[in-house]
Amino acid sequence: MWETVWQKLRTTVEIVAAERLQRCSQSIVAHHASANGLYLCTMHIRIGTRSSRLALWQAEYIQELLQAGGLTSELVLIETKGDQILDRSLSKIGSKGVFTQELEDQLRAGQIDIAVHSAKDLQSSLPADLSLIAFTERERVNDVLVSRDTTLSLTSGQAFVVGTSSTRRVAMLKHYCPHIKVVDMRGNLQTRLRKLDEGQCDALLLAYAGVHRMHYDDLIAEHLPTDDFTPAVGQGSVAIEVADTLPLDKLAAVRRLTNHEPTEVCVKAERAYLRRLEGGCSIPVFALATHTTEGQVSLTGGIISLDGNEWLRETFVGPPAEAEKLGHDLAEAVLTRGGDAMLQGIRAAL
Ligand SMILES: NCc1[nH]cc(CCC(=O)O)c1CC(=O)O
Repeated sequence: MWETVWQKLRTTVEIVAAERLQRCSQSIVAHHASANGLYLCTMHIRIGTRSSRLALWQAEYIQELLQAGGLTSELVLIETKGDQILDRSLSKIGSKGVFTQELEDQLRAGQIDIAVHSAKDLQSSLPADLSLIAFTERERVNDVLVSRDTTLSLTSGQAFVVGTSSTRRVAMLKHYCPHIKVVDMRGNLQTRLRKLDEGQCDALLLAYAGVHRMHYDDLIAEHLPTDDFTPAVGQGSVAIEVADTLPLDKLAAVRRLTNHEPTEVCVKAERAYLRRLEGGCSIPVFALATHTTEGQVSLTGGIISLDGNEWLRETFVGPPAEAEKLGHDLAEAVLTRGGDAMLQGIRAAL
């Protein structure tokens, strides 16, 4: 529904925003001319974010993109349930909005203009009064093995202990690396690294994007191929969420300065897949869309059982304009080829 409304509004909004910008620059010039002191005519954006270091990196990245376009902004730090509860695995807390609910409450209350999230952490369907208006250019999407011993390799056949809390990564490790022992490891990146140093595991399995953004590249022992370790939906992109009460000129300006259209197309295809499966971030489903050299979008995704034994993976290719249909078609194929039964088994076990 939002999509059609957005399409209709888009042109109007951009014209309004352009006119407003023009008026601003004229008035700045006028004030300079009359030497009446500086007349400030910038749009100010209140950015809601969690306060983990990775979340702050993301929010500051958005801040830089806005600043480059002449907008001022401030960060509003918000704690979520996912930040507070660290002693239970995410699949037990329930994935629904565990890292997002408090931010969404403040969007609705008008306390913040935008909420910044890892696209990966977002539920597949949002409430009707909220929407995602931008996805930033994607970082490399693959997972990496992180350790103080960078000679470690998952393919060496050597047995060691890997910490991860993601059901997708656990299942994939069981499938591809049965010689590896997997232990549950929650907490933000810094907490996990501390646990690694305390000896709770020999290595961690993490998204390259987060590791790189936190400057831990030196600890990368191995880059995992996306053909095997297909990433989670949205991995590597930062998403901006707003409430439908946000003034349209702000919406248009933020989107224009932060959205990366090729990434948006890919993440929308992936999210359409996830939505049809009604999967949250605790279900071991995966999908990755890329642009082909022929200008098409290729979407590969599937589902893996918690023990890693059963596994479905399909690829659909189509035009960028039909990205969401691709996601939907992929989901239908996966569901009818046995995914439905697998999902039921997974939901019952979690
Ligand atoms: N679930 C936590 C989370 N959310 C986003 C990232 C990494 C950065 C990204 O993919 O945008 C991570 C950590 C991880 O999976 O290693």
